[in-house]
Amino acid sequence: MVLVTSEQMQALDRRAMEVQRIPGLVLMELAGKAVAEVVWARRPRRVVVLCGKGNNGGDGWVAARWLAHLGVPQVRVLTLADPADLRGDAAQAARIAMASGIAYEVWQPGVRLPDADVYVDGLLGTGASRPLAGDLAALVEAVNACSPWTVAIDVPSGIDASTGEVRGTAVRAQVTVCMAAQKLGTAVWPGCEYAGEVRVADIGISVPDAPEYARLTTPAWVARVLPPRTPASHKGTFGKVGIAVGEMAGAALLAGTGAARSGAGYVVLGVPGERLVAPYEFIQRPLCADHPHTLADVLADCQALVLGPGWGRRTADWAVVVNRAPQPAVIDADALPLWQPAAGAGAGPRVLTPHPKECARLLGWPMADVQARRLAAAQTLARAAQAVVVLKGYRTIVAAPDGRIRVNPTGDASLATAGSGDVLAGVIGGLLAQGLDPFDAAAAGVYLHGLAGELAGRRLTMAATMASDVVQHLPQAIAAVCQQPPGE
Ligand SMILES: NC(=O)C1=CN([C@@H]2O[C@H](COP(=O)(O)OP(=O)(O)OC[C@H]3O[C@@H](n4cnc5c(N)ncnc54)[C@H](O)[C@@H]3O)[C@@H](O)[C@H]2O)[C@@H](O)CC1
Ligand SMILES: [K+]
Repeated sequence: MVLVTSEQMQALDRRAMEVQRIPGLVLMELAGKAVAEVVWARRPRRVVVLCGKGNNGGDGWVAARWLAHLGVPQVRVLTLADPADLRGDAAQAARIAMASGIAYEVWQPGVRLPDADVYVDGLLGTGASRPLAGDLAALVEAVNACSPWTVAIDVPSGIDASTGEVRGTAVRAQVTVCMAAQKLGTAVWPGCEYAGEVRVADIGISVPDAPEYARLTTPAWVARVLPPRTPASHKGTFGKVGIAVGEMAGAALLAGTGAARSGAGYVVLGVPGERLVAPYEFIQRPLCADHPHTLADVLADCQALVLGPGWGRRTADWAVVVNRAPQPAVIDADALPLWQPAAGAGAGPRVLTPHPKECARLLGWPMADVQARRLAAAQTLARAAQAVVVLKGYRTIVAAPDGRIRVNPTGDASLATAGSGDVLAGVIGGLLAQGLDPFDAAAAGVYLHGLAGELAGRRLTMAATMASDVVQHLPQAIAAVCQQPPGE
């Protein structure tokens, strides 16, 4: 599903008005009506609509009029600007609302907010240009403190519609009604937490399926990119995943089961010490003094590699595989600091899977900045590392160096357990071995892993779920996705 930035939405708005000749007031009417319908579904008795100075406020004026028309007994507009000072479509919308008998007052700082069952936030939309400060910030905090249920128009005021960053402070909504397309900032954390449930209102603006837009990964898209299993398929069709076993062999085994459960034909382990107690299906190849083979040798016939899980200090001589191996590879955990794109001439594509702390270390940013600006962090690292980056955490972001972005909607606190990252690395490795494009493998892997975590948590409780339970629920996750008709 397409996610748009403010600039992209503004371009779509302009095209609708200038090329299609749809008057702005018509779009505003449809936008305000859509918001009113969402609010009306709760049958509130008292609604306060907060209207800013721009078109987001114009949508608010229309919503207020529709709410009164639908039957809400008490609708009040609290406006930041005297209606006489409004311009363009917003001025027109306010005039129509006032002529229809909508009561309004101009908001005065410090004055107590009226009681209501629902607040509608039409303060700022895609035109917000600076952080909230002063009286406006105080108003937003007062709304958050007093509103029992808040509906945001297009984007919660204070959330950057393009990035999801909180600019100063922001409205905490239960529902956000996005016009024409979901705003990217309502999909990524922390913006998604302020937006609550997101509904997209069709206001007659067509949104093309263009490659420059970010996407929210859907099960239909995952179903489309997973490789088909035809009757003539054999284990060679689905590739070998090579995994280097480090000091903590459990991490490699979790990655291996993740790879096998995501459809890889074989799992090959490069094992430096004693033979492991591993699933019967895994192939173990020794890496010790008696066997003069390097890690690169023993994994040479694999179609994809998983490097890093559980390596510990056993890394120095493996940096060459991280930087030179010609196969596509997932670079996780202890292998992350070894990746040097400049040293990687001849290296296959790389998928880096940092959690926020690892991302902060790689970027040299404070950890708080990575979490506050997750989209910028993932994009910056993808460009610097010339690799696909999976920035883990709530609403994992997948960023490619060419600018592609996917936001993942699955996953919950069931995944907050040791080893779940190893499983993810394995799942992505398994999809790479089956020939998926690295960006697609990363996004589909993150989706399936998150869904498996949710399914495990539902059965076993989030608290009791372990990483091996996530692996065991991968089949159910794949089955759920494959029931979808393939699509976007
Ligand atoms: N054709 C269109 O452009 C449509 C726009 N629509 C609505 O219009 C919105 C965009 O409208 P606008 O571009 O007028 O912008 P906004 O209504 O988001 O805000 C612009 C106004 O807010 C002020 N402002 C910006 N940041 C501020 C801050 N931090 N503190 C205080 N004031 C600040 C600006 O000076 C300007 O007066 C969309 O989000 C959507 O809700 C919809 O009606 C559909 C059609
Ligand atoms: K808003």
